[in-house]
Amino acid sequence: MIPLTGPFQEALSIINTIEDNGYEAYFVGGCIRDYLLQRPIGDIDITTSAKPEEIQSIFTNVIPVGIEHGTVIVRHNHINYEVTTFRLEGEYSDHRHPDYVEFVDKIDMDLARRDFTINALAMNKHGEIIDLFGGQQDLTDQVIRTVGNGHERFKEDPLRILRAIRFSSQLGFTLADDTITAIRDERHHIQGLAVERITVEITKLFAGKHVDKGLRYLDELELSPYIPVFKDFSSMTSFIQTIKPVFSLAEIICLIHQLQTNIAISDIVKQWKCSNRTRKEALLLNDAINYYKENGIDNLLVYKLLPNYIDAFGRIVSILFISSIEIKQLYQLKEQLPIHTKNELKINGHDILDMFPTVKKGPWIHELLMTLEKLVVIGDIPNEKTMLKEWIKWNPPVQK
Ligand SMILES: Nc1ccn([C@@H]2O[C@H](COP(=O)(O)OP(=O)(O)OP(=O)(O)O)[C@@H](O)[C@H]2O)c(=O)n1
Repeated sequence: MIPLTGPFQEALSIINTIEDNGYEAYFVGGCIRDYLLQRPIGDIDITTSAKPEEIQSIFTNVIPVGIEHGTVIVRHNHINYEVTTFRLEGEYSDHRHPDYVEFVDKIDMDLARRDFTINALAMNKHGEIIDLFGGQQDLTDQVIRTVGNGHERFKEDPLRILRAIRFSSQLGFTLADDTITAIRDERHHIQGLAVERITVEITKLFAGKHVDKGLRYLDELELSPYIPVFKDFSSMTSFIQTIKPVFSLAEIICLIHQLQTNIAISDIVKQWKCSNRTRKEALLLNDAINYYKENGIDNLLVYKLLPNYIDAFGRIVSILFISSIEIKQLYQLKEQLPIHTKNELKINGHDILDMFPTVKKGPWIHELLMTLEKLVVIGDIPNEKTMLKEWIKWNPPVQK
């Protein structure tokens, strides 16, 4: 029994309310796993004997996100709780942990339908853990093992194959032998998955602390042929040897392109159905890497690198060029720049127009400002109005 604290304490009133209405309710899944591992807890999921409509009638603030899958979101104190009706369909009797004689409750059946023992954990309102499949032991042993028959679990949802790899990357855990066999046998089903679901797992895989371990499994279990982009990526082995943790999806996209230039960034983005934001980030990083290849580190490079891209840039450089650059030095250089944005330039379009009252407005003003911006950044002209005007006088715009 563990004392309910923090987010579980917050969520307790949801469990109480469901129980007061005559249903069973438990905390379940990843939140218990992370709690026992003393990792930060993500979303709190609740499993219950109540049907979605019944939850809708009990609570006022309910979002019907996936009624067909038995899931609704209950909003309480500005926090979302995913409340799912017990998964009861299908056979389950061969999944029992040897220590358990009988399935007594429906929660047992629900747990039997879950992916891995470390996720098939529930907790009641008293903080008592329900662990029918040795999940706590597997947490201690750092093992990822399917609940019962792996072939069945992976056929039910082949995404679980990628989830296994992703958990190994996040937690550094080892895959159980049976689970490995089942992955080898069922891996072709990955092809049928919606790309968006695959991309979510890939993103989490690369952000894992033990990404090298996850990728080694991906390689050893020969999963790449079933994953968009990876199936065309021949540098996977060298990629794995050099990869470091905390890679964002945009970094990975940039890195894959840099390692194998015949895979275009736009192609990766399309195949993985990435967001516009990820595409923009990947292109920006790629521009910075290309600039670095030509010019090394200079003021213009750090000026163009937005502060939140500096670390990412450093990680990519250290992989592509072996020699690692001092991230601290990049930050210092950035701080010492004469200007940090265009707006800090001590001259603007109006000032320029005033200098040339007879010249027609046009794109030349923007071009001139860009030239001045660059000259100030590299330190060729001080950022002072008189000096900037002086420069313009000597280099007047050419009238077309
Ligand atoms: N394909 C899946 C997805 C999820 N689950 C179960 O549903 C729970 C919640 O799933 P999800 O929120 O996707 O994952 P978490 O395990 O909570 O991990 P994280 O939030 O870190 O993604 C899992 O713990 C697992 O018990 C499952 O059995 N099969």
